[in-house]
Amino acid sequence: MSAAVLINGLQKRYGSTEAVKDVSLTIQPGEIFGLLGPNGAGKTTTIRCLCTLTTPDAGQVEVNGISVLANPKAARQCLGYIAQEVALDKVLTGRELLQLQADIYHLPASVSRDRIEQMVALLELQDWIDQKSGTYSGGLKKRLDLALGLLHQPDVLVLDEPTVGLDIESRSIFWQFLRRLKAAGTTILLTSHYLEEVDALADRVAIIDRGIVIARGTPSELKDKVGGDRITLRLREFTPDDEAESARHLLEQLPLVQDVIVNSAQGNSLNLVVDPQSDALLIVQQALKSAGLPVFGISQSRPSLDDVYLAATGRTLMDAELAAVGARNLKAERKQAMQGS
Ligand SMILES: Nc1ncnc2c1ncn2[C@@H]1O[C@H](COP(=O)(O)OP(=O)(O)OP(=O)(O)O)[C@@H](O)[C@H]1O
Repeated sequence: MSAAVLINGLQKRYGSTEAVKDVSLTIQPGEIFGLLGPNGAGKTTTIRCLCTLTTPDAGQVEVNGISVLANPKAARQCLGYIAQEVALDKVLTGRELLQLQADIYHLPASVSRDRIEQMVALLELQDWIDQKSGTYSGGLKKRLDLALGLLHQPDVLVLDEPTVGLDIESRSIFWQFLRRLKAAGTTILLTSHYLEEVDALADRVAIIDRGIVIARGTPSELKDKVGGDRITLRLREFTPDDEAESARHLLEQLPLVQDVIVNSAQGNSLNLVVDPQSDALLIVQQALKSAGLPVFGISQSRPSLDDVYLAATGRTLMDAELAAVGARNLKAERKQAMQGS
């Protein structure tokens, strides 16, 4: 059986920017696959190439064994794409927009009527569907957008940052909906820079940084590879520099401690990497007590996907996001994207 999505050696540049340098991914039918990375990593460009919205400079891109370059029309029949920014015609009602989408995909009238009703019920749009979409809230727009992307029953659903701007409740409804689609056999590729979203939903993950895949596997495999548990320690709410430094010196001597970092951006909290043993917290607390140092708060956790990213790049995802924000000309990008470059 063909992979649901195959991307091999993908490259795409915009002028002097190498948006995608080398991305290869294989997604099996029925998987939820998470593409994780900071702003500007190349996630959107990768999925725009997959969804026939941008032509790659090099590489092989297939959906259900169909080359999106050689046979874009057939590939599009297998794909549903939900873009990052919802751009709906404000004057048309939700139902009119769904009908328009049905016409674009040449669904016969009898099929489209039933499908539209099905989508409206599934996404609980009954109260709104005959109102102009310009009156919809952000969450409703996103639901309608999902209905539009699913109307032709694609095998592969591609979502770019699906929950940006949604409140926690809408986000959890959205997660449940994606899990139901997966259970019904749909393959899902989603990009996100929310670690917990990818961790909760994805069967497998690829982390992308500056246009290159730097890690891939199940969330659990990736975390196991990083190794060690994390202990976050606050001596006081705001710990003075000298006290944080003496705690660091003390804790570094303990055999179970692999690394200690003082986080000055977080009131001099201490981040420890320790051997994953059940009494680690107790040993650290006892050492601090014997040295007469206070403990304001302490907790132990397994590594997160952020730790995976940190281990691979030496930066946290948050730092990478901040660095990327200042370096982009979003207005120019949007203009170029509209021109379909
Ligand atoms: N249409 C465009 N014109 C010029 N540069 C672009 C364009 N689209 C993307 N880029 C650049 O390519 C790089 C990758 O952008 P891309 O949007 O693929 O990243 P991303 O990981 O999806 O980030 P985000 O989540 O912010 O969309 C960035 O440096 C971006 O500035």
